[in-house]
Amino acid sequence: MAAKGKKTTPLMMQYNGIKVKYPDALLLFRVGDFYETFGADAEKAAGILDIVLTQRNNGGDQTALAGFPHHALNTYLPKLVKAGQRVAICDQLEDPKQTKTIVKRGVTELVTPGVSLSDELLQAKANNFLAAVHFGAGRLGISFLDISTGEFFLAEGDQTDIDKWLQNFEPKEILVSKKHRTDFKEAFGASHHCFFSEDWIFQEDYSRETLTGHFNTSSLKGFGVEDLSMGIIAAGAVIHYLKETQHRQLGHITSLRRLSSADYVWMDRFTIQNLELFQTRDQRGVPLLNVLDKTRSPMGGRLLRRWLAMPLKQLDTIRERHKIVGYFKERDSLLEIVREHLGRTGDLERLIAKVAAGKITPRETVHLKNALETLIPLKGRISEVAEPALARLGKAINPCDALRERIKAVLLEEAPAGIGKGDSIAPGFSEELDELRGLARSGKAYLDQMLERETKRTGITSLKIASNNVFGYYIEVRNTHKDKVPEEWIRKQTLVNAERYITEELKEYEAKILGAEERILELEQQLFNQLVVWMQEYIRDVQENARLVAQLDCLCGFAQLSRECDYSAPAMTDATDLKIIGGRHPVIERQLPPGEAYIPNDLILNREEQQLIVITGPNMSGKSAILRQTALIVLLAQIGSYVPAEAAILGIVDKIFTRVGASDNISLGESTFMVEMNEAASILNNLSDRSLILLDEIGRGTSTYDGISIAWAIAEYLHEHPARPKTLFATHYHELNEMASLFPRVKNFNVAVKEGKEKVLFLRKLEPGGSHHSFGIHVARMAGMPNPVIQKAEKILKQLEKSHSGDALEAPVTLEKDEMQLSFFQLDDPLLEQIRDEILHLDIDRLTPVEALMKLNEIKRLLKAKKSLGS
Ligand SMILES: Nc1ncnc2c1ncn2[C@@H]1O[C@H](COP(=O)(O)OP(=O)(O)OP(=O)(O)O)[C@@H](O)[C@H]1O
Repeated sequence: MAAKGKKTTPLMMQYNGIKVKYPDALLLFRVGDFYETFGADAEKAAGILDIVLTQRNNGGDQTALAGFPHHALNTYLPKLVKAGQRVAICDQLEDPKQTKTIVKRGVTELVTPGVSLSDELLQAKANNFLAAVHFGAGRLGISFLDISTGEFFLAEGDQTDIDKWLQNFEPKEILVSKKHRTDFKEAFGASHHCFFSEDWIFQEDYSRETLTGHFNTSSLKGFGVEDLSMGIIAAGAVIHYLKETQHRQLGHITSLRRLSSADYVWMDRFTIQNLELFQTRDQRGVPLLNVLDKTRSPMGGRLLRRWLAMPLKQLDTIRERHKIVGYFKERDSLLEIVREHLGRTGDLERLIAKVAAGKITPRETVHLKNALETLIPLKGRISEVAEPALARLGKAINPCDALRERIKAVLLEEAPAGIGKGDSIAPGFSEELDELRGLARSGKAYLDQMLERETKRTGITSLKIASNNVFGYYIEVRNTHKDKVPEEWIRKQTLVNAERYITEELKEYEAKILGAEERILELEQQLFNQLVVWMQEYIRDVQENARLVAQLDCLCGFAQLSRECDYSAPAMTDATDLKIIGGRHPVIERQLPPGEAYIPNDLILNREEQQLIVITGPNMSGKSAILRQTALIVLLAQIGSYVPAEAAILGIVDKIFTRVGASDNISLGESTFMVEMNEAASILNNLSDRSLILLDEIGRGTSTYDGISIAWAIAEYLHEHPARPKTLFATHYHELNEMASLFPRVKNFNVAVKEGKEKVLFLRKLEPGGSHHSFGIHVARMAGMPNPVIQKAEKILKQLEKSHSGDALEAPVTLEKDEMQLSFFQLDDPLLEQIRDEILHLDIDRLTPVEALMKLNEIKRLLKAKKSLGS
């Protein structure tokens, strides 16, 4: 940093020595009451934090400098981390008063987007996961850890599995080995926040050693993950990273859970996005989670997110959840009381994590105690109920009596947010502390006594005792009484009207008070630290309570939701049928303008008679709503919630696929249609007999005939597939209605509309039968398209419909020349001959509709080629 020949100051030498160890972090360097940044870090910090950038004269060299007061760390640190910075906090490791040379400094914490315990950086109702992805031979491993809660998971799988887990857990930071930097980007895109670690960290032996070392076990068998080598490598990398970032107090990471795709409903990233579970495409939209979330505690909020991302497949567990929801739903006063208690449990999980890390404050410790206290009435309310699953949950709650009592004995109820910011330790806990406090606080009375005595002794009536920073306690005598001052008083200051003196007695008194205060601080810190260490014994118990509270909170939330929004209990079965009576869309029904009611619809899907429903209807009629509400009802049921329907009998679904025909989701430079086909292909390769497939206008991304052909072929494939997956197919192509007459399990439905002369009235009712045309022109009119355009469109449509009404192949589209300038070839054109030949050779009776469409497409291509040659 310093120019040649110029001397770097000792402070900057120390800084440089530390900075080289953290080259990719922004270093906050504590100097006195400030955190300073230098050089490029200072430029970055000034930009992000909007603080002044100055120059420091570093031994004749100019170095950029930007800093902020140390007490503002909680304000500035989150801003830096949110801006994607890794921030190394370098503190003074000794008291500057105690050293004559330069004070010792070192990095005490490296805060990164995925590793944070700070409340300012965390969202109460969302986890803050750090992930690691390991690329093994043919298989990938992944691990997630939230240091703020202690939750730790691992999984293995192929690229699609890992992509799905990334989607579900939304990690804030992902560790990848340097050599797989490109692989990661190719597989999962560039939108994730990654940190590329040294390759050697991603090794099985090293990871196993790191993990067994952390858990203090001889193997990982107890966690049921022993055989997942790729996952173990990822998990080991995560723990390594925590240590590297100076997070060594990890006592709250007490277990490692295996995630298995087979346990949960499979939903890939397109499905999670299309169903708008957590986010909507449109900023103004409302995701399902927001409608669903009636939880009262942060733990409940976080668990709900996870439940929604990972719906269950085990019938028993789902039914158990429904029973608890039902129990609360029928007892509104119980529900209200329990939810009130839940609201007072605070964030048990994150508080206990802070105990492990030694970062809890006295005030938070009292909060922890109070949170545990609310568990007593909560447990009391539900332990004895007649619903066994709920009673079991209640009995498992453990209000940790000894822990609470200890905190109560050690800390004052009004303990402050930090030692030294007021009294923390309760009176009566430490005799020594009580004595010291007595001494420090009896000061006023002592001084009053002294004043009275000295006034009497000297006869000076206007004596005053006070103190200042320069020479501590003094006695002040007005000039009129100057001659009465005793000899032994030492004069310290002369003012206009008075003199100030100190005495031996005052000096002694002062030393005693100051000593007492210092010792009080020391003792408070020591006693509090002892308490925190002692509390670490209870980490597992409190974590278990947090887990139970979270579950109870989610289930009470479901009960509350079902009361507020009139949901009903679904009957869950082992069969594969779905029967929904009066189903509604949980989000749209909450967004309708006042006075407008959501129109419920019935829907039956089964593998025997009604496996694939083709839903036609005009734009905006409600096709997509029906598709999505079907998936959402299934999903809600399988996370344990009641459902927005009059009644529902639901066979367990194992995979939900939704695909929306290309709109504007072009990514990775592929054509929209290509994206659409890729997405569709992954369904066709992964479906099962319990899958639910929703296809919304598949084929829309290409020309009409291509589109129809592809849509038809996909639908036919799904129908013919031995798994017979239940499928809803919304389409504008009313041509697909023809499938119902050819395939026994394909049924046509349409969303009813009433056609007026110029307008369409949306009835939003799903009714059997196809529709004959798609009312795009009506929608164009509704959208305010100019009249001439509408009229022209109607005219063209009529022509097209006329030409398609007979045998489409014998009556190619012909429009009058003045209508559309399509007539670009002569009647004796060889191309026309070729087409005529093709058609005459067709055996119409044996031609399948798909073949016909393909043929048509081929002809179209010929015509197109001709057109481009001619133009
Ligand atoms: N059952 C219903 N009751 C009340 N309003 C509804 C219902 N279904 C849909 N809507 C309203 O109609 C709007 C359009 O519905 P949806 O997007 O499902 O239509 P669509 O037929 O899929 O349209 P497009 O073909 O243009 O994609 C919804 O945003 C909603 O406001």
